[in-house]
Amino acid sequence: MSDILLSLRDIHTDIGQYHILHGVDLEVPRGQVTMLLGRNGAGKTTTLRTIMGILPPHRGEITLDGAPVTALNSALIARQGVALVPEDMGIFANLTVEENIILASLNGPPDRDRLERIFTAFPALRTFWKGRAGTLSGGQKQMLSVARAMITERRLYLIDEPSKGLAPAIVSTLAKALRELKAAGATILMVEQNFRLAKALGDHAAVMDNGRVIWAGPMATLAADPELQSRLMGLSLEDHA
Ligand SMILES: Nc1ncnc2c1ncn2[C@@H]1O[C@H](COP(=O)(O)OP(=O)(O)OP(=O)(O)O)[C@@H](O)[C@H]1O
Repeated sequence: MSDILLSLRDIHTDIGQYHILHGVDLEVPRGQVTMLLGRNGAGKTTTLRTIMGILPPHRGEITLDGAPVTALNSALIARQGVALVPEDMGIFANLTVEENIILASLNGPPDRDRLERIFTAFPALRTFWKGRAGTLSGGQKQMLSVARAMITERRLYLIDEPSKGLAPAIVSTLAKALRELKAAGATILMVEQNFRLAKALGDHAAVMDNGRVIWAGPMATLAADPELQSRLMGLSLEDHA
C-alpha cells in the first residue's frame, strides 16, 4: 500500500470556453492533511471539483489508491469514498438537520457512534436536529456541511474554505472538529485562506498559481519562510492570520 492516496498528473480542466487548470500535479499522502493554497482565482476550487468528478478534465490522470478514477462521474467518485465539503456548503435548506444527515449517510441509517461524535463536536446540531437547515446560522450551516462528510467513514475528504466568513469563535470549534477527524486518521485535502488554521492543521502544503501547483512541501517549511510565502503568493501568509 503506497503512502500516496490521491495523485493528479498533468490535469487540465476547462470551464466552458476557458482553460482553467493547466497541468496540475499533486500528491496527497494517506492519513495526513494537505493544504491547497494560492492567490484568489489560482484554481483551488476547480481542482477539488475536478477530483470530485464535477468538472471532468480533458487531459491527465487522477488515481485513488493507484486506481484510475479520472473518467468517473461524481456519484461514482462518492462511492469510492470521497466526500466534498463545498464552499457553498451544499446543504438542503428546506430539509431538517436530521434529513440532511440521513441523506449524506451512504450506507443506510447514520451510525450511532459517529452521530454522537458529531454531536460532541457540534452541539448545535443536536439542539436543532429537527429544525430546518435553512434557518441555521452561517457557522451552524458550515458545521452541518462538515458533519455530512463525517457521518460516513471516507477515504478522502475534500474541504473547500471551511472558515470562510465565520467568526473566530466558530472557527475554533470547526478547527477542533477537523483536528479530531485528523486524529482519527482521515486523509484531508483542504483549501484554506486562514493561515492560522492552515498552519495548525496542515502537514503538507501545495501552492497553486495560474492553474498549476507551483510549490509543494512540508507545511512547516512554508510557515517558517515569509520570503517563500511572499514569492509564491505575493504576500506573507501571516497577513491572513
Ligand atoms: N463558472 C465559471 N466560468 C468561468 N470562469 C470560471 C468559473 N468558475 C471559475 N472560473 C475561473 O476559474 C479560475 C479559477 O477559479 P477557482 O474558483 O478554482 O479559484 P480559487 O483558487 O479557488 O480562488 P478563490 O480563492 O477566489 O475561490 C478563476 O480565474 C475563475 O474566475
